[in-house]
Order: sequence, then structure tokens, then C-alpha cells
Amino acid sequence: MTLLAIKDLSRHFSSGGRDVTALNEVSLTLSAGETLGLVGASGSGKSTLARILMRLIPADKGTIRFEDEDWLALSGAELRRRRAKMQMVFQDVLGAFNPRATVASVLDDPLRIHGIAPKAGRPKEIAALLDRVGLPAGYTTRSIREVSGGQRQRIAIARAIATRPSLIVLDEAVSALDVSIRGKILELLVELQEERGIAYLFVSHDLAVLRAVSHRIAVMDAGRLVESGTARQVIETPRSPAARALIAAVPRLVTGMPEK
Ligand SMILES: Nc1ncnc2c1ncn2[C@@H]1O[C@H](COP(=O)(O)OP(=O)(O)OP(=O)(O)O)[C@@H](O)[C@H]1O
Repeated sequence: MTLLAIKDLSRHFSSGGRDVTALNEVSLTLSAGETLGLVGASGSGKSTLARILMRLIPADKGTIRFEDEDWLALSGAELRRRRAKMQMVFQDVLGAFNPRATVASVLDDPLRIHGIAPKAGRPKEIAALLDRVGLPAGYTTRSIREVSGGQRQRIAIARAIATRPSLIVLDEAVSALDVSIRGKILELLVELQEERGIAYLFVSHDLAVLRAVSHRIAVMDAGRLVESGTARQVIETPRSPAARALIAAVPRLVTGMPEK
């Protein structure tokens, strides 16, 4: 089932007398429970796409259908309600949280705002969320600032799944983590997908990360989507110069391809 269909999405920016076409008629689809890796060099338009999708900035033109609705036409209370179904995890999680917040309050907010659990039931729900992402229940009273980067990313994932989304947009969500911690977070994401059928739009400049989690990979270059295919097709037989350049930058990427 098609969960998300982006069609001819364009966006330009003008700043300091410079006009940049950040997105140039980008189209892509994502099925329920699928992971699409979105890769491209710095400045290719990945974050712009993610930000339009999350309704953080408007598009100049194009359409987005999400769960069979005209996503860009939603506004006000209806948009707030529907946002439960599309969540995001950023690279800079600390920047996305109130730095004075406790872990409990970070997880209480979505449960309260989206009416997922009544007040009396929320502590239990929060404990279950923490448990699911591999953190002890005792973490509730900690400040979001005092936990490690990997733990904070687990909390961001717990917050994202709290509202029972069908899609999570991950924007460089593991890029700042040490390799061993990154692997554990990727494992957690794959488990959650298998358990709950969540689709991921996994934005990264790192093909090694995308190879590990993506069913399909789409390649962006200077605002355009220049290539897409199964992870194996794109990595083993890239067609575009942009894909070839990204692959050449990661030693042993092709020989390390898992059997699928
Ligand atoms: N608010 C803005 N004002 C002006 N230009 C912008 C703005 N946001 C993005 N751009 C420009 O749009 C282009 C695409 O940027 P975008 O951040 O989407 O790329 P990206 O692929 O996510 O890059 P990175 O991997 O470095 O985050 C770049 O040329 C960038 O400078």
C-alpha cells in the first residue's frame, strides 16, 4: 500500500542575492512498513525535502499525499491531529528538546497532546516506551541534558513512536553517534519497524548506514532525484555520476553488501 506519494516537489531559496533551487520537481513514493534511504551530497536538498514533509517550511509547488490525504492542504487543528502519524528524529536531538526538560516530560508531551493515554495512565505508558527503546524506567527523572548522545537518540525514538506513527522521517539521526552505538540504534529501528510496520524516510549522506537499513535508496543531486532502486541495485550498479561518487567515497561498501 502506498503510504506517501510526493509529486513534483519544488522549492527555491533567495538569500544574499543568490537564488538556489533546493528542490527541483522531486517525486517519490514510500510503501507502508518500508525504508527509503535518501542520500545525496551536502546541499543536494535532502533536509529541504524532510522539512517540507514535516510542514516546517512550505513548498513552492508540488503535492504530497500521505495516508490518502492531501498533506499540504491540511492546516490548524486537523494538521495537529494528523501529525501524530508522521514523526521526525533529527541529528541534533538536544536542539529539538527543551534543554531543561526531564525525560518524563519529553515523553509525556506527545501522549498528552495527542490524547494517547489519560493522565493516570501516562507514567505506565512512559515506562513502557523507555523499556521498548532499551532504557531503564529510572531514567524518567533525569534531565535530557545529562544523558549520553546515544541515550538521547533512544529517547527521541521513544517520543517518535509514542504517537503510533505510520512514518518516521529520520534526518541524519545516527550521524553524530559512535559506530558501535550507531549499530545498536539501527538495530532498534529495524526491530520497531518489524514490530509496528512503521515506514522510514531515512535521510543520510552515509551510504554505509543506508545500506544497512534501506529497502530502496533514492539519490539526490543539486535538488533533483537522479536515481532510485533497491539498495542493492543502487550500490552495486549505480547509474548516476552522483551515486557513483557517493559509493566511491565509502571503501569496501560494495564488497560488504549483505546477502538479501
Ligand atoms: N533557509 C535557507 N535559506 C537559503 N538557502 C537555503 C536554506 N535552506 C537550504 N538552503 C539551500 O538549499 C540547498 C539545499 O540544502 P539542504 O539543506 O536541503 O541540503 P542537504 O542535502 O540536506 O545538505 P546537508 O547534508 O548539508 O544538510 C543548499 O544549497 C542550501 O544552501
